[in-house]
Amino acid sequence: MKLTLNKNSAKWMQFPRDVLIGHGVLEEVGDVCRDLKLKGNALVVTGGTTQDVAGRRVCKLLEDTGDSAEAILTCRATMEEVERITEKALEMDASFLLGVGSGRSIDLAKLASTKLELPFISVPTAASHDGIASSRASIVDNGKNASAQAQAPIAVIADTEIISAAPFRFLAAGCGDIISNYTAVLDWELASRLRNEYFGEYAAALSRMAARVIIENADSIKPEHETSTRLVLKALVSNGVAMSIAGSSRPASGSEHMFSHALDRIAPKSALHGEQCGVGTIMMMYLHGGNWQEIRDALKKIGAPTNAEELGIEDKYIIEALVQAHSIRPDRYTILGNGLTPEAAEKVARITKVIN
Ligand SMILES: NC(=O)C1=CN([C@@H]2O[C@H](COP(=O)(O)OP(=O)(O)OC[C@H]3O[C@@H](n4cnc5c(N)ncnc54)[C@H](OP(=O)(O)O)[C@@H]3O)[C@@H](O)[C@H]2O)C=CC1
Ligand SMILES: O=C(CO)COP(=O)(O)O
Ligand SMILES: [Zn+2]
Repeated sequence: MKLTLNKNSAKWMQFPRDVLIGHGVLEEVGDVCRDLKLKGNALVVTGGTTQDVAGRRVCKLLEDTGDSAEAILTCRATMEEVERITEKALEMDASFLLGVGSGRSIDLAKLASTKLELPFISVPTAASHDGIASSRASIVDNGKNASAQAQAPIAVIADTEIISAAPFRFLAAGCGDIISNYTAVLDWELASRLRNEYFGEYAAALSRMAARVIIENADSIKPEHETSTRLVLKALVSNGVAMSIAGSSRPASGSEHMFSHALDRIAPKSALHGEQCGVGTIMMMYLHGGNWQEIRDALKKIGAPTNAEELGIEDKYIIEALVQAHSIRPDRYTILGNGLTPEAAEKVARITKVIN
């Protein structure tokens, strides 16, 4: 059966088969492969830092259980990198791939494995984004950010010991990515009313629930706290499920994500995806006429950025990203409509205290 068949259809829902979240679960990578009947040559797609955090260990564990494993280091989430990984997998006759590390490594392994029609295991080293279990990949293609349909990982191995030891900034960013579901769903509802776009009640309810759980637990999300990490990871996995049910990233990506994608293009040095989405959610909730203060308060409690200074991005890029955001994905209707004027963009950023 070809995994590339019909995946854009909302009728075709693909989910991970094994999901392991807990202390020390990395050690079970060999058992997971056995459970899923994966054997042979494994290509471990990892990063410069994350190879030390988990990439090398994964190679060793696979070799201990009789597989052969090679690592390839990633540097940018581009189509050229997908090609390079694909070529390496063909050259070594890989029978499955693992994405070990950040969102970039996971997305690259996801796309390359989809292209190769090989299974793929997601091994996040940070809980910074909801791509860990999703069937979507964000990639730069021809200089533009694109959200591509891909296969879902066949398994997710999220070791809370490793992920809790990562800089807290990553976990806080993951919370921003989940909280952004609120405005993503509002945008989706709007598109359904104004454009008669398909709206998936179930995926939307799941998405809202994940955001609510994070907001309600904002006080207890703390550094080096495995209980916090587990909660956030479950919400991130749930977001992946919501996107698979919807057949698109609609339940988890709306105007706030378009703002973040625009910042990635415009700002000389962007912040983490989830951090930017969190700040975007504050402003888009204001545009929706909703309780933007609740979003801001929750992000503050968690310790995620709520303004330009905390993102490390100059005010002028925030305004420019707001103005350009609607054009990032013209087929996705949101509260941004045909776009904000520079004056309106500055006003929303000032009122919500994103800029001073
Ligand atoms: N597919 C989807 O549905 C989604 C995809 N995304 C995409 O994912 C990416 C964002 O992912 P994100 O992880 O936030 O950022 P990056 O992929 O940019 O990774 C940020 C950095 O974190 C480092 N890192 C990861 N884990 C650790 C750790 N335990 N200790 C120390 N450093 C660590 C990485 O090191 P190293 O250099 O080793 O990689 C990397 O340099 C974007 O490309 C975004 O578009 C985001 C949301 C959803
Ligand atoms: O980041 C995502 C969901 O949180 C994926 O969304 P995009 O479709 O905007 O890449
Ligand atoms: Zn996101």
